[in-house]
Amino acid sequence: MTAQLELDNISFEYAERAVVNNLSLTLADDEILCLLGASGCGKTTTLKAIAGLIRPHRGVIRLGKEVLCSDQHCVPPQHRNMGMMFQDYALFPHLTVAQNIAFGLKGMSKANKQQRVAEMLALVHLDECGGRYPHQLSGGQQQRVAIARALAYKPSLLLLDEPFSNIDHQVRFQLIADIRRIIKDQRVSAIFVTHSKEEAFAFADTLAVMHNGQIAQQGTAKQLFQHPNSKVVAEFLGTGVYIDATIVDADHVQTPFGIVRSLQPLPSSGKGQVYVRPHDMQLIGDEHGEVTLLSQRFVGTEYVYRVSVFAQEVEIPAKAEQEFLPSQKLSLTITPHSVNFFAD
Ligand SMILES: Nc1ncnc2c1ncn2[C@@H]1O[C@H](COP(=O)(O)OP(=O)(O)OP(=O)(O)O)[C@@H](O)[C@H]1O
Repeated sequence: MTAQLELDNISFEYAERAVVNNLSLTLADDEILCLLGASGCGKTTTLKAIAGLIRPHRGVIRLGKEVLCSDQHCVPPQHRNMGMMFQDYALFPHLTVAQNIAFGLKGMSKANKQQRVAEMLALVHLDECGGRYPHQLSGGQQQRVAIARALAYKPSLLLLDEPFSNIDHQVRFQLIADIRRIIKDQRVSAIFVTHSKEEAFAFADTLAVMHNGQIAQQGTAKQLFQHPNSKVVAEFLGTGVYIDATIVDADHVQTPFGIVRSLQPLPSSGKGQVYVRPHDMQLIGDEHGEVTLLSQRFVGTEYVYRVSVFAQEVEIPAKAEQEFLPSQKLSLTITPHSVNFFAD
């Protein structure tokens, strides 16, 4: 069983510019958590603080009962028992795959080392590749060697910084599934950094959306998608449009497109906006409609219409048999969904 990680109000500044700002985060045993956020929001800096590569200027980091970092002391990276994997995999080019995996195995007999390397090669399905050099492997195979090396010495925690960004899109999601299985089989906790919500949904158990050096919200993908606590989180998890709305009762809001039923309870009253995602909207022809068709694409099974709704642009899928004309006026029907309501 691996230990729980806790970041308690950590802050870090580069040249007095706050990059991580009173950030708190918890990671449960065997959990894969994704730090997700736009470029420059402080994800890598947070990962470096966990790894011990930088020291936070304030705050405490704990791994299980051990304090890794506080005002008083800071455990150096080599004593944190964490495995790391970065975007370029950082394999040693002059070492074979087996030697790369064995690299971090200190204080073991030769026979035990060989056994552990063989176990790791089998785990990542590269049994036949131990004698090859990194340049003789595909990008995906190199990535699996990197994960084998990071896991070989049984770390308490695995830190992965954009590990899939160099992988071809066509094989990326198969690899994500493979590596998730390997990490789960080994019962290791992991923190994974990405700016891709698709990767986060596929790889992580929980997501922590970062914004301006803080965690905006932490939870499962479904919790964050259905109950975003802010517009930042709602927008980060998917496109949509804001439509003025007034709460009618706990299950309904009034919008310019009619009354919309919410599948989750709403606040008791209020005026504000609902954030409606494309799959909850349907287009209908309506010469008095408030929606203007801007362009359309046929993508095989359906059309994707780019429309303007109250000066916001959004792409809405529609069945192939439902065809609209360029510049046609349209209206929307909004299907019952877990309405995201933001009060004024
Ligand atoms: N060594 C450094 N010196 C000064 N500023 C830095 C340094 N490293 C990072 N920064 C700045 O700190 C901020 C956060 O950087 P960080 O790498 O943590 O972001 P990120 O969320 O991981 O971004 P990305 O997704 O682009 O990798 C950025 O504005 C970046 O320019």
